[in-house]
Amino acid sequence: AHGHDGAVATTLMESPFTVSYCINVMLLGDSAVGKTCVLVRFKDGAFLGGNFIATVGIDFRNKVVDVDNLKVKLQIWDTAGQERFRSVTHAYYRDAQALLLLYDITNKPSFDNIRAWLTEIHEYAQRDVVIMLLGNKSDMAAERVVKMEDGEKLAKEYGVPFMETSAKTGGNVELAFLAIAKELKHRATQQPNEPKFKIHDYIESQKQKSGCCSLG
Ligand SMILES: Nc1nc2c(ncn2[C@@H]2O[C@H](COP(=O)(O)OP(=O)(O)OP(=O)(O)O)[C@@H](O)[C@H]2O)c(=O)[nH]1
Repeated sequence: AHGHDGAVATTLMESPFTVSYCINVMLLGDSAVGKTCVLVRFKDGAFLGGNFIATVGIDFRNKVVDVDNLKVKLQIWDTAGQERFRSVTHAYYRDAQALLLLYDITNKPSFDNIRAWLTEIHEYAQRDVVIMLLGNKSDMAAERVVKMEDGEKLAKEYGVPFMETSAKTGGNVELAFLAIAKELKHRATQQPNEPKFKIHDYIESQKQKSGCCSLG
């Protein structure tokens, strides 16, 4: 139950106690920035160290989270960053309600390519898609080549939320997915008199400035 003519989130089930929503989230960014690792950290609470195995085409994992006492199912699509898989992944963009766009803070080209990723997103994704920029591998302070301020500046230019994450320590990983879930759940259930959910404010109030600690 997804896609649904571009609806923000699809109601799966209603009972007096629970309403559940299904949200499609896609992970994008250059190869080796850590998309699979961020997803595995969120899903299983573990870090995939060791040899790098590039994703082939596209893969997905589900996770159910609680948002204001409602169950929200995130269906998360992990795409291959390698150029040769681009035509495969483009086909999935329009089914995504949210996109997590990653770069690696120790890899300058992966940051420089973010503008090209955003151009692709504007070409293939839904107009109202929620985009979040993530600077991953924040635990690798000694190898850092992209300043946190540069990530913040770029995100501001495009009007998208930003945070640095670490799949290794878990820093901000859960927050990134939870903020997306909250935003889309609010969009789906918004009452006329209800104040709008402010994703930027929420993230600023919750985020950890370094990848030093896990949210648990
Ligand atoms: N130190 C550190 N290493 C990381 C982090 N995230 C990923 N890595 C490492 O970076 C490499 C690439 O991670 P992946 O998650 O496979 O990268 P990807 O973006 O999914 O790559 P593609 O599938 O080719 O698009 C692996 O060797 C990981 O162990 C992180 O937050 N910190």
